[in-house]
Amino acid sequence: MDGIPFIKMHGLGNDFVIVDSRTSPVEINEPLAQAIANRRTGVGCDQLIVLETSDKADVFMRIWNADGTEAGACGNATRCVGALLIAGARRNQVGIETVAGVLLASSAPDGYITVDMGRPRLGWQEIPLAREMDTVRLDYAAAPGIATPAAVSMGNPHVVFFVDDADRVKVEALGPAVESDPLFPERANVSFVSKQADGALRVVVWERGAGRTPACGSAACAVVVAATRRGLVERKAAIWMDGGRLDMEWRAEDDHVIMTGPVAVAFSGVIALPPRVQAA
Ligand SMILES: N[C@@H](CCC[C@H](N)C(=O)O)C(=O)O
Repeated sequence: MDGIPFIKMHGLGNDFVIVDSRTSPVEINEPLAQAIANRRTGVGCDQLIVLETSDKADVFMRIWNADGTEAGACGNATRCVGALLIAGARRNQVGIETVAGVLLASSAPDGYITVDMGRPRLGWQEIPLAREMDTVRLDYAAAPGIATPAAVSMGNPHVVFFVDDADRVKVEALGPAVESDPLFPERANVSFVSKQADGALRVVVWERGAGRTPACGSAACAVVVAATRRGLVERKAAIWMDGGRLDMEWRAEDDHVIMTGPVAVAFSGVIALPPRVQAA
């Protein structure tokens, strides 16, 4: 068949074009990833997900951001791919290998999917920095008072700011500024977090390589860890992003971060490739 068959899925509106390279081999490169992710001239997505064979798990999942860069982790896509594999394998649990390691996805009540996202890596030393430092001060004229974020890696780098009201942060200005701060040579995903009266956490996310997204699973992981360490929650949190709710736990027994939430299939199709970005 000419073109690339795909399925479009999302977790809370964080959307993915999923291509199964095991059955339809495809070589993705930066311009092709950008072309597929383009919301006007392509299918449109926050991340392009390519499934490959794995000798450690049911599948290997490669993650391409909308800007054509590769990422080490994607929590929502892991839940989507988990749902696909569980449906196909008629099992309750599957293993998904990523560049950051093997993650287990299992079915939860109401069609939700739970993923064990593994152990976070904490502190600024875990996020590649342009220079050595113990604590980080980021001073942005547009946002005085949010100078001391937390750093968490979930296999990808996250910077977490705690603020009075996440909905009042000028995310479109501040997000790209922090993402591309010279302090982070590999750039960073950026979350703004405030605690609500009911104890839940409101989180607004600016994703590295994708911009503002309605939800980000690995950011939710980083947030529950950072909020626990700052004494805002006790290892569990309902996290409300623009697209809805994720239930998070930073499990005491093994320090793994557990994420549960909904997934959905939007549509499927075949990408007809324009000559300029023909796959090899
Ligand atoms: N949407 C994802 C995160 C995707 C990768 C991220 N933008 C990065 O570059 O690290 C999620 O649900 O975790």
